Amino acid sequence: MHYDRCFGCGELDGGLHMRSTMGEHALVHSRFTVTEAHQGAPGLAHGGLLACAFDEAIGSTVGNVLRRPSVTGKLETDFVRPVPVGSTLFITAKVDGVAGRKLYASAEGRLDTEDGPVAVRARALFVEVALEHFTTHGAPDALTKLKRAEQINP
Ligand SMILES: CCCCCCCCCCCC(=O)SCCNC(=O)CCNC(=O)[C@H](O)C(C)(C)COP(=O)(O)OP(=O)(O)OC[C@H]1O[C@@H](n2cnc3c(N)ncnc32)[C@H](O)[C@@H]1OP(=O)(O)O
Repeated sequence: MHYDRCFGCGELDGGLHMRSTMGEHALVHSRFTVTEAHQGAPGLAHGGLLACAFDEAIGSTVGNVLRRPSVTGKLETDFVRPVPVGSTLFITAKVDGVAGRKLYASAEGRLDTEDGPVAVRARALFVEVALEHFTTHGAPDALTKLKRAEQINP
């Protein structure tokens, strides 16, 4: 968790409550369990919420692997298999490259087990920002609220 009121990883009622774990080879593993609150079609996950889960998983990866403050500039998703309510996506993400302030990363989500069928793939461009990005555009006390801000190299 990087912020306890983050929709992706925080403790908010109705949030995604995701957690990420650093694995071998700088791969970051996250899980997202689809509940009734995440539906689009009856019994199926809403694609926008799946995109949100991947934004969180990839953002956590970029943050924890590179330790640079950054925000999502672009997020692309491929929805390749329906994701039913009650299923868990096992998401594995990695940093693909760095070009100046541009931080590229990608992820894939497998259904119900680590080696289940791939249901969603995503690629993202994160853009490195100064820490002032968060205080200027967000809350003035944003840096004290970010639990892990001290771990980010400005
Ligand atoms: C331990 C911690 C855990 C931390 C765990 C954290 C998990 C959090 C997960 C959720 C993350 C989010 O939702 S973040 C919230 C959603 N995102 C945002 O609010 C971002 C809003 N957008 C912005 O603030 C801005 O547009 C920026 C910062 C992205 C870029 O503005 P800028 O600083 O003026 O820089 P700019 O020159 O425009 O762009 C820099 C370079 O990136 C390229 N670029 C920028 N946007 C794009 C784009 N959409 N598509 C292609 N390329 C782009 C530009 O062409 C340029 O390339 P070149 O000319 O250099 O080649």
